[in-house]
Amino acid sequence: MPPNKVSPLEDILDGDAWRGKTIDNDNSSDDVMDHEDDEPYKHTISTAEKITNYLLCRGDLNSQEITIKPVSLFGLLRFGSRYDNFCFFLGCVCAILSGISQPCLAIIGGRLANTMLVYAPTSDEFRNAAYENVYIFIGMSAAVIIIHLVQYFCFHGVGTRIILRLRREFMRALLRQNAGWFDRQHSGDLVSKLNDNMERIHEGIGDKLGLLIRGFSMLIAAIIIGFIYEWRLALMMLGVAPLSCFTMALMARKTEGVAGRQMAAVGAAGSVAEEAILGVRTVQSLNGQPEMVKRYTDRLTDSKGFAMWNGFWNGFFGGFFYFVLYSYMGCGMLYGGYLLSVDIIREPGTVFVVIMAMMLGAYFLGMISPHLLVLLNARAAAAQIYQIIDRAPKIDVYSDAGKKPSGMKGRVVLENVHFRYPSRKETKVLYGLNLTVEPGQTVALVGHSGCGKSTSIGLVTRLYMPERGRVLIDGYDVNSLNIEHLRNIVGVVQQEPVLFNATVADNLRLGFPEISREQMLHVCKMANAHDFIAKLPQGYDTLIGDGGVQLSGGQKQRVAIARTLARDPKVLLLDEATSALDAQSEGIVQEALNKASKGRATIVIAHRLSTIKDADKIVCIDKASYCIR
Ligand SMILES: Nc1ncnc2c1ncn2[C@@H]1O[C@H](COP(=O)(O)OP(=O)(O)OP(=O)(O)O)[C@@H](O)[C@H]1O
Repeated sequence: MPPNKVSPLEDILDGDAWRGKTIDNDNSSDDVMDHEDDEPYKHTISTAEKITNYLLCRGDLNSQEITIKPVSLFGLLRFGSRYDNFCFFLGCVCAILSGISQPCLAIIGGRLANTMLVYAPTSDEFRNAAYENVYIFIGMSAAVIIIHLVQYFCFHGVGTRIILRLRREFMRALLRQNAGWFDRQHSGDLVSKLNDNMERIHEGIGDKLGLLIRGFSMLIAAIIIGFIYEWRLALMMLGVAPLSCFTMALMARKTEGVAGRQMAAVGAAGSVAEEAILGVRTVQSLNGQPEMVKRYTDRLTDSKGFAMWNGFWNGFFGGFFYFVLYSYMGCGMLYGGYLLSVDIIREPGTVFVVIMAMMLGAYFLGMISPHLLVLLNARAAAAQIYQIIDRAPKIDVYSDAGKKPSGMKGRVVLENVHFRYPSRKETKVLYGLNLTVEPGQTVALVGHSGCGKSTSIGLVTRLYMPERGRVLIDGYDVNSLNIEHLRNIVGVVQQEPVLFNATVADNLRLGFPEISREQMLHVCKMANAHDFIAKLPQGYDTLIGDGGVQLSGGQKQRVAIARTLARDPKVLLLDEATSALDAQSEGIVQEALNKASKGRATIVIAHRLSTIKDADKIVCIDKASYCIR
C-alpha cells in the first residue's frame, strides 16, 4: 500500500507531475545481502563555468572539489508543477526587466540634467520638459515597483513550494531506506542535508537567482545604453566593472574562509549544547553544569575570532568598493567634461546618462560576485538530495510487490542462516542457524553478548537479508512477502522502548492510524498499561514529552508493548524487553509480555533466568554451534 498522505499541505503537494521517478523494486527472492555502496565521484567544472568564474575574478572556484555531479539548472525545478515552472519563467522575465529598468532610469536622470543645465529655470521650456521627465520618471518607477513585486512573489513562491515538496519527499525517502544503509550514515549529516542543502536549493531557485539575473541584465543594458549614447566615455567607464568585480571577489575569498570556520565553530558549540540537553539528567546528577557551560563557551569563543575577522573584511572591502566606484565616477566626470568641451558630446545630460548607467551596472556586478556560488551550490545540494530521493533500496518498505497471504499462523523457521552485516563484511555473525518456532510456542534465545541474538530476530523482520539460508514464516520466504504485510505480522519489542513526543493515543496509533478507542483500551489492558494511562491528567490524550520522558521506564515499555499488539502480530519478537527495568517493573512488564505472547509464536532474547523460565524451548547460540534445550 502506498504511504498515507501525511501533510495538511495536500493541495500544494498533491499531483504526480513533479514526482521523481524511482527504480522499481522487484522484491525478488534471489537478492542476496543488501550491498549498496555509493560510488565516489569527482565533478569537473565545465569550460563555460571556468571562463565565467575567471571573468568575474573567481578563478579560485575552478579548483574547488565537488564530490557529486551537480544537477542541471532545470533539474532544480524537478519538483515544480506546471504553475511553478510558469512562475519561475515569469520571475526570470521580471528580473531581466527590473535589471534593464535601472539604466533606463539613468536616461531620464540625464534628460532632467539637460533640462536643468540647458533651460532657464523660469522659462516655459524648463517647466514643460521638467514635468515631462518627472512624469516619465514616476511612471517608470511605478512599473519597477510592480515588476519587483511580481519577481519576488514568483521566485519566493516557487522556492517555498518546491522546498516543501522536496522536504516531504526527502523525509519519505529517508524513512524508506534499509537498515544496512543507515548503518553507514551519520544522523547529523542527514539532518544537515535536510536543513543546509534545502536552504542552498532555496537560494538557487529563489531570491538570489533573481539577484543574479537582475545584475547581469543590468550590466548588459548599461553597456548597450552607454555605447549608444557615447561610446568613448562608455569604453572608459567600462573599466569600473572589472575593478568593482575584483574588489568584491577579493572580499568573497577572504570572508568565505573565515565565515566557514566561524560556522564550524558555532556548529561545534551547537553539538555540545545538543549533547548537554539530551543528557541533561546525567549532567545534573553529576553536577556537570559548569563543565558543560565551559565547553560550550570555549567553542563559542573560537567562533568569536573568526566573526571579528569576518566583520573586518566585510567592512574594509565594502568601503573600498565604494572608494573604487566613486573615484572612477570622478574620473568619468572629468573625461565627460573634456568630451563636452571639445564638442564630441553635445549635451551635458549625456555625460550623466553614460556615467550613471555604467556605475549602476558596475555596482550590481560587484554585488552579485559573492553570490556566484549560489547556483553551483544549489545544483550540487540538489544532487545530494535527489540521490537519496531516488534511492530505491532492495528492501523497500514502500514497495507493493510481494505476497500478502491471509490467515497466517506465524510458524517461524530459520533454515541454515548465514549472515554478516553489510557495513562490516569481514566479520561473520551467523554460521548456519537453524530454528523453528511453532504458533503459540515461546522460544528463548540465549548466548554470550555479541553472539548474534538480536541479529537473528532482525532477519525475521527483514531488516537485513541473510547471506545464505532462508527465513520462513508459514512456509513463505520472508523475501517473497510484501514488506508492509510482513511487518504487520511480526511485532517487535525492544530493550529501549522508543516513544515519540505526542499523546499516548498518538503513540499507539503509529503504524495503525485506524485503531479505534476500544481496540486501544483492549491492547493497553493486555499490556498492563491501561490503569496507569487512565490515571494520567488527560488519560490517553496526555502528552508524554520527548521520547516519553514523562513516563517511567516500565510504563514506557508497557505502552510500547501495547503499540506492538495493536496490529495483532502473529509473531512476537522480544529483544531483552525487560532487562532495563528494576525488579518490580520487570514483574509487571513480564506479566504483560506473558499475556501478549499467548497464541503467538514468540522469540525471547534474555539474559535473566526469570524471563526465560516459562519458555517452551531454549536455544543457545554460540558461533559455530546451536544447541537446543
Ligand atoms: N548494525 C551493525 N553493523 C555491524 N555490525 C553489527 C551491527 N549490529 C551488530 N553488529 C555486530 O554483530 C554481532 C552480533 O550482534 P548482536 O546485536 O546480534 O548480538 P547479541 O547477541 O544480541 O548481543 P547482546 O546480548 O549484547 O545484545 C556483534 O559482534 C556486533 O558487534
